[in-house]
Amino acid sequence: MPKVLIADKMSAAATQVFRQRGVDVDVITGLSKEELINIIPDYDGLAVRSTTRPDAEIIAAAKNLKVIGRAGIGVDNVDIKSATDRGVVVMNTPFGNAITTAEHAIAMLFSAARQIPAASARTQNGEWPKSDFKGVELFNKTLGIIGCGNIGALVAERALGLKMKVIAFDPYLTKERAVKLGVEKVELDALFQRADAITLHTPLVEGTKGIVSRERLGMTKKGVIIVNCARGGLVDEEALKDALDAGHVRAAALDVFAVEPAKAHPLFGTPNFIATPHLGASTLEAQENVAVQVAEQMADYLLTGAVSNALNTPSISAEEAPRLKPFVDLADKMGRMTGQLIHDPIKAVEFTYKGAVTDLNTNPITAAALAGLLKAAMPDVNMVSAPVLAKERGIEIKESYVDEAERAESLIRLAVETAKRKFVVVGTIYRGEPRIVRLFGVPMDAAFSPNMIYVRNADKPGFIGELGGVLGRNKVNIATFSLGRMKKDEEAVCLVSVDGPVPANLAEEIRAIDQVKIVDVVEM
Ligand SMILES: NC(=O)C1=CN([C@@H]2O[C@H](COP(=O)(O)OP(=O)(O)OC[C@H]3O[C@@H](n4cnc5c(N)ncnc54)[C@H](O)[C@@H]3O)[C@@H](O)[C@H]2O)C=CC1
Ligand SMILES: O=C(O)C(=O)COP(=O)(O)O
Repeated sequence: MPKVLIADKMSAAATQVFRQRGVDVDVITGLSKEELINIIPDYDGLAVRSTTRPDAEIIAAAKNLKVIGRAGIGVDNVDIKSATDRGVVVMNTPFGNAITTAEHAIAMLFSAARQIPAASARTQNGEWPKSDFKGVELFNKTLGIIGCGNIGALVAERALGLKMKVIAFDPYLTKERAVKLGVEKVELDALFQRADAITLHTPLVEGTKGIVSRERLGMTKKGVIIVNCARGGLVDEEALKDALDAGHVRAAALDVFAVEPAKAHPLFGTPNFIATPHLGASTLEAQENVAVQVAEQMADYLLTGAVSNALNTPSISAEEAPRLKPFVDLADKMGRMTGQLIHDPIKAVEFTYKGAVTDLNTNPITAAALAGLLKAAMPDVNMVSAPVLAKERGIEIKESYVDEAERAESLIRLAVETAKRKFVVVGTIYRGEPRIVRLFGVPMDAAFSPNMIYVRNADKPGFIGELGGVLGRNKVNIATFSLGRMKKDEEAVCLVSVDGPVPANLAEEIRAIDQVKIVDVVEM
């Protein structure tokens, strides 16, 4: 039974879903990094929010880890590169807390416009400070949205409902989508110049780091309101403090900080400054949504191989997963066999899919074959890491599709090119079993078995007898024997499955047979 660790506070619904689905689950929150490193080898899955930060060291220690699930949107706390390199799927729940976060941004906007937290605190302090608080209306004001994705669009909808004018900067926002949302797409500087209030809804990436900079704050209208419910590093906090102190920025409301938890901060205590402790996603509804969703996605992956909302591997639906499985197994075996036959760096890999398999999503099949292929050199590679590792090694990957099958329902042709030669294997599924139907152009019908010997020999009489003699003397029993040749009197290809591991010296003895050119031992 797969085992998952929930390492951050999460709705109990996650635990329930895991257990109902047959996944063992431990909930241990508040672990130090060292404590997590000590226990993580026991787990197949790790479920987190934003507190736990699975970095390269934690992921390296996680020998059995297959999936990290983020019950929420932002995955900046997860080292996705390390996870990918180690074949760990990283998934998030991209919609479950979006409405809640948009509502928090609107709440922060009103709080800033009317100074509700300070007014509340002083009223409860017995001051009745009625004349100290004069707010501004949001009606007819211009809201500048930086990042108009899921949450930005939800904020836009709500702001339009408040009869605000909405302008948005987002390099990936199309004109059509802007029209549909009812927002005006503008350039970044124009947004800073025109907005009465600015709200941020981008991830923290190179292009957005410090996007609310000192220089851009200088472009804003006097009296602007700044709201950040996205990520801390988007705002230059020092410049914001100066602009608040100078009275240029009317009010600022931050839910997120460059360093969290922010327990002491130069902005704390600044007049017209509002802070919440990263509460954007913290509602009953959102937490239930993301907990259920992350547990379902992780359980699906661990139990069936279905992948949804992964950031580092293609999606596989629950319906597709069982249909893909035999082809993924076939591709893995074809890749692993070929990987043991080539002894030079791979330059290019070409996949041709024929027949019924072309109706399926072939990305996972390609990824499985690549993983198999790279396994001889990189034992830890898997379907998640293989495409990235292949790309990093400059391996060119091509895929093509032919609608009709040649001689079986579905065929997969894998052609691997090295500096010296091209290796071609064609496989199929026959009665649910993976089979090799062609090897280096030679037709055959061979099953994959745990121990195989591959021989390339001159097509001359006497070879089979000699080979049988060598195997017999070494007490190696032949299970199946497949032999074929390209042309009479030229080269032949022979694939022998044997019972049990091949003795160390056997390849040498076979190589000594007159007709033999190449011998490789293949283990599956
Ligand atoms: N405070 C909280 O508790 C929560 C914070 N968040 C954060 O909110 C942010 C947005 O989330 P979603 O809307 O779901 O993400 P999303 O991916 O749907 O939208 C992000 C948008 O930012 C845009 N973008 C990327 N680079 C940009 C740039 N250089 N300038 C302007 N726009 C750029 C993208 O095109 C995209 O449309 C994320 O960082 C997420 O972590 C999400 C949920 C809760
Ligand atoms: O979903 C997100 O991106 C969030 O920032 C929410 O963070 P949290 O799960 O509340 O720690």
